[in-house]
Amino acid sequence: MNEPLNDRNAINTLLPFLRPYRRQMVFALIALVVTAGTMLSLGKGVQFLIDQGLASGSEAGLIHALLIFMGLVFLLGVGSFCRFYLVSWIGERVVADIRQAVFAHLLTLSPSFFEDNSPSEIQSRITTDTTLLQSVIGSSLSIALRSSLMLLGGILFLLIMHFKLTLILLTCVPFVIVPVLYFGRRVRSLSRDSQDEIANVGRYLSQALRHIKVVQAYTHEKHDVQRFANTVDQAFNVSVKRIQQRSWLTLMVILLSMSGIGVMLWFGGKDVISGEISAGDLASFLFYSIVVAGAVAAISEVMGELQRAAGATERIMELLSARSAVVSGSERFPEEAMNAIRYGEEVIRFEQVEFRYPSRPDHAALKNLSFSIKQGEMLALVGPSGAGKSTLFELLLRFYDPQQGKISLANQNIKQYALAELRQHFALVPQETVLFDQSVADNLGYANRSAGVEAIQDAAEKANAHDFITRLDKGYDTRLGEDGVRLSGGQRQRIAIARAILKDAPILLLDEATSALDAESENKVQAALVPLMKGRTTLVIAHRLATVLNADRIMVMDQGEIIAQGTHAELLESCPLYKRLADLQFSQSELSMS
Ligand SMILES: Nc1ncnc2c1ncn2[C@@H]1O[C@H](COP(=O)(O)OP(=O)(O)OP(=O)(O)O)[C@@H](O)[C@H]1O
Repeated sequence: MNEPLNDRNAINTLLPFLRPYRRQMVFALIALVVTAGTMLSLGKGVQFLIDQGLASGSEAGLIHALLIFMGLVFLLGVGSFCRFYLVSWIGERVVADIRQAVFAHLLTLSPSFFEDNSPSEIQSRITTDTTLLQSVIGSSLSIALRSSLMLLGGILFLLIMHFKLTLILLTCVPFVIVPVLYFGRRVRSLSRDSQDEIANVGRYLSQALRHIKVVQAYTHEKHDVQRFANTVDQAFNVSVKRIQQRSWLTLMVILLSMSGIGVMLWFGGKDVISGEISAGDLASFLFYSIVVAGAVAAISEVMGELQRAAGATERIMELLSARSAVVSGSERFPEEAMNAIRYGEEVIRFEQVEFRYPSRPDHAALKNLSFSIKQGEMLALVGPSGAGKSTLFELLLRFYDPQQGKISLANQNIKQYALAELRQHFALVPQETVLFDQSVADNLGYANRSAGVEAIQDAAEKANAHDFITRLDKGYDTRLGEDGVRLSGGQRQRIAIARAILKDAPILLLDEATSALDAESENKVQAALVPLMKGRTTLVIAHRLATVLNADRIMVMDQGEIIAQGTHAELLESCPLYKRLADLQFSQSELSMS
């Protein structure tokens, strides 16, 4: 990932997300100040209630004092309502905005980014880290601010009321804070361990459930139950340690803070007895002491949260600041130039292309590759596994850029075009059809979001998919499970072909599935390809004899280089590697057919 951000940078990058909600923040701040102020005045209210209400002996005095007290309580209630609502709203809103921004940014990054950064790690950043950030913006920050106000205000009131008692109280503070910080730190580090353990539980669970068929086929259930139980127990053990520390923390805080208050009460009580201060004075002093102690405890508790949030912000902002290895060009695609290329004229050209995957810089996946493709031509790519056939597609789609050489489309370097417009000209049928957990219609419409129901059905019919789709429970509305588990291999391929038909792009990139289909499925897939290829320039990674026989030209690749070109018959004669591949890949019966 890019260079790490420091704390200030993390906050600076967060600011643009907070800025749109300045108005809400100002209101939240007002509510915060009002509630802190009211809470502090409440102490005076207690004093008033005792000295004017109770001690005066008059019922009217009591009612008067109570009314003031209730007024303050009402203000505190309304203020707290506004503060809680506004601050939580800001937290939720900002995090929602960050999630959207991160997702939108991630989709612009080239695939090489996801080779270095695993999607599950990124997923955890978008979910866990943003949740932490939300709890901080939506609560901890407001607790820290409110507690700081209360702490300062409380100490000020105490000092004004009784200097000597305040000094006694303040001497007790370190005795409370030190254990709070000590145990607090241990609790925090154990909470992190506990989170990691919970993540392990989740990982184990999702793996077992995702691959349930493998689990059951190997009758691995008992073993899995045992291993899962161990994982869960490990998480439990870490949690118990955390709970123990937390319990100690609670015990210490109660004992120490209440002892401090006891000491203060002893001195204060003596002053009341000697008549130096009133009972109301002592009660309100007690009130402010509790306020101050509460504020100190709250601040020490949320400080850790704030630190963790700074880390989380950094991790999220790293995602936002990651730059794509592939930079979109700025030129619009010249449709006229594309349309002006007549049948049989050159449309794609590779010139001296050399490419190494960023993760394997010492290995050239493509070397010195030069060839061109004509408009309307069907070019079949054949070669052993690892020859570089799929890589060629990836360069055309600009998932990666070659380190040397040039790729042109319609006589211009593909780097000059805006990425989205360039990719609009290609329809890719990958070897493995990717299906999303949505309805069949949604899965087909993936290729063209503006396509209506009729266009979708029309494409499915052309791809020989309509019949099997209508036989599904809810036809086009049937939801395909994750990874399309409810469809057979041949059916999935026909969905992919229908998608490509719907995209209606001038150039077709077809990576034939290697998995063997039964003869009937194979025929259906082949028949589906006919309308798709018609009138289009087609590059096909060929694994089937029918495909190479239909191709205008076959290009044989090996170790990133083109080693021969020609027709099937020519290559059988001239290229020993092709002959060997043909013998292996296409069954003998098929060969004899040829
Ligand atoms: N993402 C990647 N990172 C690093 N190396 C890669 C990556 N993808 C492919 N390669 C390597 O690049 C070379 C060409 O791979 P490519 O997938 O293009 O071959 P292929 O001819 O399509 O093979 P197959 O028919 O098995 O799909 C291989 O050596 C492969 O190991």
